[in-house]
Amino acid sequence: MAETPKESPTPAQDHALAGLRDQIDAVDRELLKLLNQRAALAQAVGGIKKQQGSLVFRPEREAAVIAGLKAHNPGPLQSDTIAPIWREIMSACRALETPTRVAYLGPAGTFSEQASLGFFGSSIVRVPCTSIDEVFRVTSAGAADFGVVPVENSTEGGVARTLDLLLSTPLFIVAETSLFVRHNLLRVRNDLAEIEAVVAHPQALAQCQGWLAQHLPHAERRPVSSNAEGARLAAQDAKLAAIASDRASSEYGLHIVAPAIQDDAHNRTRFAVLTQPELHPSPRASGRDCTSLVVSVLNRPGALHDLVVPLKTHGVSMTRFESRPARSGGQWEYYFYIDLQGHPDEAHVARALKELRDCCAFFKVLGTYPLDTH
Ligand SMILES: O=C(O)C(=O)C[C@]1(C(=O)O)C=C[C@@H](O)C=C1
Repeated sequence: MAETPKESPTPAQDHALAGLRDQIDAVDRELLKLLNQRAALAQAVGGIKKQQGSLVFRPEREAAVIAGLKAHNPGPLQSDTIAPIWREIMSACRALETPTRVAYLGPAGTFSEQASLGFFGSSIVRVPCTSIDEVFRVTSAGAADFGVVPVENSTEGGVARTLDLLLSTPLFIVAETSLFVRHNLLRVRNDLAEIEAVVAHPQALAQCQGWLAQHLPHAERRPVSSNAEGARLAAQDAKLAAIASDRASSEYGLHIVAPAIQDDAHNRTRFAVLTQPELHPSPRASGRDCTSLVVSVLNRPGALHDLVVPLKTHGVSMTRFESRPARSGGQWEYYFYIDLQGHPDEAHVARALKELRDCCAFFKVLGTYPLDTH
């Protein structure tokens, strides 16, 4: 219900309001002029890049622009709002230089779509795919310039399919972005009665298992290719409930029967931005970078210990360490996915990487890229 005003506005207040709005209009016109000036400069940069045959998208430059503005933000705008505003501005500027085609796990309304738009801004060509495999295929084939795939979730850990494909395809990571993931129970009806099955991506089912066990213990859990696909199915069948985003509820016209049902209130998913190495060289050092590797070691005593020695020797922090079975015929061998802080252009990181490579049976750099600026 709308709040009734306590007192009717006085003529003096109305006058003040009109004056302030006039000033906002004037500032907006000035902003528009400045934004167009910025866009013309980006176009000029684009012209030079074309002559040089170099790339338009520079994640390390975009990260530096946002970090610089956050550091100099005089307020009252909150620093958290700087990144989304400037990502949109840079998205519009980038689109003047060249269209950016971005592949992600669709259909409309997925968290992957939200992550893609949050990172690249909305001035992109969207390439929704039906599976993580398809995102890799489309990006490898050059039908998209970039692919955005989920890598890990703060509740459920690594996304196995992404990790396996990172190992076996030549695509590499040029950026990362993360998203707060709020899952809702969505349905045509606005209650919990007579739900036969909950349809969602296996990761979402796992991230909400505590809530589901408590509130829908007898409903079947039915995995589907994406949460948005689950929402699409639930829109056609009242016996189904989906687990999906706020965006999916409006996209498919479903009620939010229960909001925020994820077991961890701070549930986040980290996404990798992938591209073809021949087309896009590794981003240069930004000062706040991550280097992702996958390695394997021979099955001998102390092999795992040897892996961390070069990092300790050269003062390089390891921010992630995760194993996946190597599928080597039941031999209990593993690939280790490692994230390091720093960029190979930094001498201490280069030395650590060289020594690390020397003690591995298999060693692959998955990418080196600026840390998330959100
Ligand atoms: O500085 C550049 O290289 C630009 O093309 C400009 C710009 C920007 O709008 O600031 C746009 C695209 C790049 O990804 C980085 C920055």
